[in-house]
Amino acid sequence: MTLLDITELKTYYRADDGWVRATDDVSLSIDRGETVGLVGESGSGKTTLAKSIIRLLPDNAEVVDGSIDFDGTEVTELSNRELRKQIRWSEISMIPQNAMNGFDPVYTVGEQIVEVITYHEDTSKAEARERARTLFDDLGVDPDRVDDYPHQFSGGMAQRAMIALALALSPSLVLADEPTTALDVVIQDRILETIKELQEELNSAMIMITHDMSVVSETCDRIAVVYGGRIVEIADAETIIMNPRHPYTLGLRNAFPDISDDDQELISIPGTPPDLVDPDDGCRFAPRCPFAEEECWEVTPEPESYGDGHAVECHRADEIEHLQEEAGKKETWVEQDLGRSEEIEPSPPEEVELDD
Ligand SMILES: Nc1ncnc2c1ncn2[C@@H]1O[C@H](COP(=O)(O)OP(=O)(O)OP(=O)(O)O)[C@@H](O)[C@H]1O
Repeated sequence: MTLLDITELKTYYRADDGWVRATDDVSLSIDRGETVGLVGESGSGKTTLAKSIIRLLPDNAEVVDGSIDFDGTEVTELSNRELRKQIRWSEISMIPQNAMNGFDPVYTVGEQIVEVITYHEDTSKAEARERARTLFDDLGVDPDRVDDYPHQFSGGMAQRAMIALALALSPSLVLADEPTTALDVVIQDRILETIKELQEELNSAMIMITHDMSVVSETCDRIAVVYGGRIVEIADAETIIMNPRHPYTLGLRNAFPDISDDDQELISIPGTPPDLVDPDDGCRFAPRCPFAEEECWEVTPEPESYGDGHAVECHRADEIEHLQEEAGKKETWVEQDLGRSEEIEPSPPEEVELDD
């Protein structure tokens, strides 16, 4: 059953040189209890999408179009007060990239968790505190540490405390934004396992944001590959790992170690992510894509369905065998002048009408 249904969402940032189209026409729906990974390079718009859902965007951001339907409620139409009371933390919570910044330094971590619980539930402070202690225990943190201030926590412990806060009200959806990147590898695995266990216990859905293909492949039911503010490919995790169609997904897959293949040579995608300030028409991956043709520079690809919830935004996605074979070769990805041939005039940038 669908829990979250995002349709054609556009979230832009005001910048000195124009609008940064960080989330640009994104549609995504998530079922109850499901885990969906958002994978893509830094700056592709993953965090912006998550923050749009829970409305934790900075002041210069604006949801300019689209819909976020959460369990029958149109989130974009709620007032800030309604959103705080009805949705944030109680129904949708977020584990941010850097947990330390998520806590207020002047209160103990326990006080902050108690505050969130008692704001949403008719519970005594003593009961809320007990729940915080139990969650700490579940997450492998000494329950007495609820009386410590954030600066007394190590990075790993602060991350666990943030997970405790995010799960304290048994939300239906958890947004986990790179929940383990700041931590060392051994702790990363343990924390991911704990998040998954608790999530399954609560039957919460989760959006797991990461740039690490191996993290999503281990933890997610479905994977959405994000590039330049758009979901360029989405499918169940196995299809994305074993049978992707988008050249960017193929490139990402090459760049991550496969534990079952000792001889694998890692190949990175040359070039840099696109500038999202008023981008031109055409596929945003074209300047880095070894398979780009004229159409790719001219026409923005629409999502095409390849069955079983597999959708791909690529003009050449039909040529799966050719793409998969060529993408596995290092020479395909050697930095070369992938730029568009000079005879073609670039089309003028699309006018966007936005209120100031
Ligand atoms: N406050 C802001 N003002 C202007 N532009 C911003 C702001 N925050 C993010 N951006 C831009 O929006 C785009 C998407 O950023 P976002 O943080 O959502 O990407 P991301 O994929 O989550 O990357 P990361 O993994 O580094 O967080 C980038 O081009 C980024 O520079």
